Amino acid sequence: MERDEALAVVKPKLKQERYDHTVRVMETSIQLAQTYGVDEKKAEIAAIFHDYAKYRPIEEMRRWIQTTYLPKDLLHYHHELWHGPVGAKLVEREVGIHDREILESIHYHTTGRSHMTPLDKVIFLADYIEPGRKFPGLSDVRDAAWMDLNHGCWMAAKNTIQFLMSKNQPIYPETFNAYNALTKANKN
Ligand SMILES: Nc1ncnc2c1ncn2[C@@H]1O[C@H](COP(=O)(O)OP(=O)(O)O)[C@@H](O)[C@H]1O
Repeated sequence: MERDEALAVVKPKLKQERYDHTVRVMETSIQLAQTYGVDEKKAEIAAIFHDYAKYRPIEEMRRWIQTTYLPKDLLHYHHELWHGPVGAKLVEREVGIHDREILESIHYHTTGRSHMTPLDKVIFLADYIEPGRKFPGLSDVRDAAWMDLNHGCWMAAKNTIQFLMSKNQPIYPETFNAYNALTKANKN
């Protein structure tokens, strides 16, 4: 699917600010893909569709999780975490994208997972560092992102865990799995 066609599919599904974020994630993903030898076209498409389900009604997302093979443990965590997995399902069914690598990177873009693929890492990190983001500690993650893909993802996972813990929030375990796997991959 061409970029303009993909953006035209996604645009009516998102609010303007979320669409603008999507375009920035796309640009950042392509740059990361170029830097680390990841398929640029897959990065472009995955980034364009990563927030496809962001504005689906909560009850609809709950039904998709209940009635398909999506992980049921998601239901015990905040519904903010549902749009990735549900988005992967909907992008397959409604848009007709069947590439497993693209769908998995959409699925795991918020939480990460153990054994992330290079494409997973590009989308996860681009979503975290795109130029419109403002998180504590972000400038260090941005610096790392362009030096070492694993280290950048490790810092993003670590920051997310620390942020959620500082707010006494529950943490979906895939982010710990990502953190642990990336710790082993860290050369430092
Ligand atoms: N493992 C996790 N457990 C619980 N919440 C998480 C986890 N990972 C990320 N989050 C939170 O989920 C929310 C949604 O993240 P994200 O998809 O990046 O949304 P947005 O693009 O709106 O920031 C964020 O508030 C983030 O802190």
